[in-house]
Amino acid sequence: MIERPIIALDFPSKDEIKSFLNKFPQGESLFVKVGMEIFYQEGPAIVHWLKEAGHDIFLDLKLHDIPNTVEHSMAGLARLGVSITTVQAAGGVEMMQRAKQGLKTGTTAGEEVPKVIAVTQLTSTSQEQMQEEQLVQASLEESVLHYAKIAQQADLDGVVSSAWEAQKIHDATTQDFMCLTPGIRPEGSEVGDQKRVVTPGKARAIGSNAIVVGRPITLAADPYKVYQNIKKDWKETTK
Ligand SMILES: O=C(O)c1cc(=O)[nH]c(=O)n1[C@@H]1O[C@H](COP(=O)(O)O)[C@@H](O)[C@H]1O
Repeated sequence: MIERPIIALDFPSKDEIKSFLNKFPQGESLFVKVGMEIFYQEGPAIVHWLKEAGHDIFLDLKLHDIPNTVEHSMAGLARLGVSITTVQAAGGVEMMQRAKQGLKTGTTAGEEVPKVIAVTQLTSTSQEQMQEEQLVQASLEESVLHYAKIAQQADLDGVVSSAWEAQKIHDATTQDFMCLTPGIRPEGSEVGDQKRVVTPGKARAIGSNAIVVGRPITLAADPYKVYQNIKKDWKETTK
């Protein structure tokens, strides 16, 4: 269980991240998500900078390529000392196995190998869209559960899904298989482009092991207050 909500740092520049983090108490260690938006601008330096400031990093680059490319890319990412990385489950079992191998190869001796989890169906995807655009005939839930099973078969540490699927994922895999869930919205907040949203407390109750929250915190007038409320709802709900 990751007790701190993971904050998605979806900003276009380091300066904007800096002013956002200045709204938190000095010395507060956060679990932050570095995604494509900031990584493609600032590169590995942003990871080093956040780590030096005492934060834990979920590096979410959703790798999806041929197994050889993914393995060697993951070896490079492991050298950054992040806690969690992602691949797309649609890349297949061999690609996922090689992602894990790359992380093991790239991790410095004595350091912990970063976890790697697979994105199943994005929380912005509806069943209708999946069936029409991906030409997948299964239900959205069947697709997510299938991806979870093949991710476990590939020896990954877990999956990214909507919290709605968390309990069923644990039933289809094992209780210790991580279910990290974005698409989190506190009661009454803007849904935006997300489709399958859940409140922090409900996510915990359904079996989520970690939540990722972006805009409800990053766009708030008082991000720290919203963060604390989300953390409270998430931590105080029991399964
Ligand atoms: O892999 C992810 O983190 C991810 C997977 C997914 O299915 N849905 C999803 O929203 N995300 C990420 O989670 C974050 C959600 O941001 P907000 O919608 O602003 O809370 C974004 O950084 C997305 O890239």
